Amino acid sequence: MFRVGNGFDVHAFAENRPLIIGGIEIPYEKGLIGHSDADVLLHTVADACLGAIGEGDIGRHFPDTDPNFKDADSAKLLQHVWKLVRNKGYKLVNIDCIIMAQKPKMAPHIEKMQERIAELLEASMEQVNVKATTTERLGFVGREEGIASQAVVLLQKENELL
Ligand SMILES: Nc1ccn([C@@H]2O[C@H](COP(=O)(O)O)[C@@H](O)[C@H]2O)c(=O)n1
Ligand SMILES: C[C@@]1(CO)OP(=O)(O)OP(=O)(O)OC[C@H]1O
Repeated sequence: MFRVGNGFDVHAFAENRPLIIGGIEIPYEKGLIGHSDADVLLHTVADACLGAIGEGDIGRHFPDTDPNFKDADSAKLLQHVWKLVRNKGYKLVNIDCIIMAQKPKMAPHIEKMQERIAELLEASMEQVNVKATTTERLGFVGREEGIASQAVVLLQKENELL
């Protein structure tokens, strides 16, 4: 049995915040704001995984009104989500993600993000693809007001052959 899920998230830029994307801190003049560390990519991955197993979204599991999740490490939130996936007997087939950012350049950091996501999803690098695009200066991303990301994940029941 295969299950597919998709995720989408947006976070606004703010001064005096670290820029954490895909579990990696990227040197930049500003970061993203959120209740947690605002890792837009890991939130997207978590939402895609929750969608694939029919478990709603990260807002339901980690409410932004709960002080326990203030400045939370999104890698820990994703680890919790991945445990739910594993408990339902699924493993990763592959995940494909896109980061929409006018700036900064993501290319030098993509490999590290893929490595970290693979580690969090107990998978190999070949199962994880991360890419980036500008929006050609259009919209909120193009105006450098924030960063968006999107992901599609495919899971498979562990004990079933392809
Ligand atoms: N923040 C970004 C945006 C894009 N890239 C890389 O540049 C390529 C061209 O971007 P376009 O928006 O003109 O399609 C894109 O394919 C990425 O490889 C990036 O590294 N960081
Ligand atoms: C992760 C959570 C919880 O700390 O907070 P944020 O960092 O604001 O992220 P968001 O993607 O808006 O929604 C999920 C939240 O509940």
